[in-house]
Amino acid sequence: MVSEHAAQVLVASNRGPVSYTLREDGSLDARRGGGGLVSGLSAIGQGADSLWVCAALGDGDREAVRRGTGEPGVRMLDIDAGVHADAYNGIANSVLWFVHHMLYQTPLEPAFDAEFRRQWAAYETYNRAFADALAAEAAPGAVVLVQDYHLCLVPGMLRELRPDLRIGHFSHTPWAPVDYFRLLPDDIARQLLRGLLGADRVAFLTRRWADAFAACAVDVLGDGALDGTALGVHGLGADADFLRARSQRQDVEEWLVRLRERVGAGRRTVVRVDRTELSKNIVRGLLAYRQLLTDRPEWRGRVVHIAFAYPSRQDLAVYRDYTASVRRLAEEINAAYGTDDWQPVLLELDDDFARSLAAYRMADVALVNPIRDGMNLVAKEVPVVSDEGCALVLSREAGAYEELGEDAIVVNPYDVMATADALHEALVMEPQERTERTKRLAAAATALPPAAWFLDQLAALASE
Ligand SMILES: O=P(O)(O)OC[C@H]1O[C@@H](O)[C@H](O)[C@@H](O)[C@@H]1O
Repeated sequence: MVSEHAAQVLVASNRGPVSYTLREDGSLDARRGGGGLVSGLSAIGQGADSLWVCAALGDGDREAVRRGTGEPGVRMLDIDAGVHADAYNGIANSVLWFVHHMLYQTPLEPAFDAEFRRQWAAYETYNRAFADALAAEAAPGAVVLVQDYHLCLVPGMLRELRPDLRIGHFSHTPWAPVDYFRLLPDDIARQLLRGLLGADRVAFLTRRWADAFAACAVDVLGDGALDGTALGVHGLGADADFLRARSQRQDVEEWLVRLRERVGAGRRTVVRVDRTELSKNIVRGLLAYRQLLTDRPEWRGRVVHIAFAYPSRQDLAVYRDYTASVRRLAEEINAAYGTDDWQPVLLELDDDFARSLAAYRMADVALVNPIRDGMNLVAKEVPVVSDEGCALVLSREAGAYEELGEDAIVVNPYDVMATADALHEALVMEPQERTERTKRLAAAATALPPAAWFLDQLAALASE
């Protein structure tokens, strides 16, 4: 049955725009997240006609659902915690994320065994909960925008329940090339593709990922697989107005002073800001920085690597191990090269947005070297807020490369020696060239800000 307050535009994603924590006194603390979707949805006026369907992720969220104290315009689904853990950690983050980012390596090769099948059943249940909720909440002919690899089966399920809806799916990740996608069991590969192709439109951050998806669909499902589904590309850009205003606030100014003090007068900075995420390639970034100090002793004492890596998916052992190896390597570099008044690596493993913005502003070099990345917004944000221009060392495997490649120093993310050379090249770039490149990078990075990115998708869905 369709809800009496049916919505015209619906967004569905695992993580929603708000999260709750339960305070000791029993009250709930609501925190609004940032990101492209949040600002995109506010562009069409979140509220009356729009609804965001997401999963309750922790005890605070579940309590908010039980008390019915949720925000207007947001519906959290209280899916069984075990089902959610299997779908999110087991399938979405350990299988689909690994396939699309090509992260499997010995000894992490996939074994699609009985445990995988059990988790896959949870993934189906979890997707079904979203499809049912969307079917109940959508007005006749409404537009539904389903997000990411957590919810690949939703478009197909929803299409069966509500053939009247206009359904779009957007992937914020890369899409795997055919041979890698074929690691998945055949029936699962078919189910994922059929699920997505239940949408009227399937969209990606770059042409490269859209082409890879199309190739997989034809290879697995045969010619004609894409009939009836449009393919779209929308390269999410940085939100210049928000970033420029936010980066001038007092807390960022205070961090600038503190960071400058920690770096020391007259030293250059190489900055990176990431989730502690395997695909971000933080370890090879540190290895390249160490190589720079080894090969070019003239940089010792004259450069500091600021690495902010905030915690992510720590329920998974492989992420915890990765975080530990990042910490270990940074300590090794500091022990090997540091002196009484120079710490070569400033590593922080917690999240502080104001501190990150301060680092963006003062960066001489930004290091963005992911193994694979859907887009990578750090590469787009740094040039927008940089105080004096910043040279960008950018992986050719980041989606952002398609738009920023010309003015970046481009690296193969596996090539530590070439990355070390690129860091040197970036550090010695003439100030004027750096300023000019930064201007061009900022223009390209802001070509499609979040609100326009979101409205473009709605318009395309309505017209195709
Ligand atoms: O697992 P989390 O913390 O909710 O993060 C999920 C998101 O992580 C981002 O890095 C990806 O670009 C998104 O595609 C993804 O949805």
